[in-house]
Amino acid sequence: MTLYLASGSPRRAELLQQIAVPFTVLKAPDIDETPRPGEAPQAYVERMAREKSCAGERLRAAEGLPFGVVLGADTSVVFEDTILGKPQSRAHALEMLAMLSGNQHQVISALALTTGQECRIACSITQVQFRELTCEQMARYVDTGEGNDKAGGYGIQGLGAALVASLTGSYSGVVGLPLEQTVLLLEQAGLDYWCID
Ligand SMILES: Cc1cn([C@H]2C[C@H](O)[C@@H](COP(=O)(O)OP(=O)(O)OP(=O)(O)O)O2)c(=O)[nH]c1=O
Repeated sequence: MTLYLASGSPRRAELLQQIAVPFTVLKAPDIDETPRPGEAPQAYVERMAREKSCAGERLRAAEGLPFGVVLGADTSVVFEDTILGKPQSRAHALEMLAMLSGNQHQVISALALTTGQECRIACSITQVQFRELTCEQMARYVDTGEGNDKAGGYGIQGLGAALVASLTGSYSGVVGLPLEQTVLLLEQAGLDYWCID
């Protein structure tokens, strides 16, 4: 059965490649990513993953591609119950780093796998402790542009690693696709390619 990745994120494609699962990338799903009033962060991230997966399934059908399973994912940085998405401007990026500096936050990543009528969801929550950063360090990091397309305005897989003091949870989850849960969901769907030699 074909696995489709409904994502425009190059990180998600690289992480799937890491576990040697063959897949086809669908165009990035175009969905409204506005949180609902009062929506809890985990519920929001899971809803986003489900909507991306469902949008991917509709796209697959519309393009006449063979039936398969469609994987969608979403990642948000959460600080004190506030969802931090991607920075909208330089000032916003600096504001987010100032919130994260010296503090602990959560990175929530959800996965949704749509098979026909069924949609399975999995979620990973990682605690990330940031170092205490000076204003100059934050400005220098923001000016690299690395965090522009990333939740919370940083990328742990790049120079952003220098901002992090410690992490408890899933490194791949922080990067955008928790491989621990991905493997389980794929196995449940009968896609356990990784163990075939
Ligand atoms: C915290 C963090 C996030 N990110 C990325 C993962 C996600 O790609 C992005 C969060 O935005 P998302 O909306 O989850 O994903 P996306 O818009 O990049 O891709 P798509 O919706 O098409 O699947 O932030 C990192 O790459 N490194 C990090 O350390």
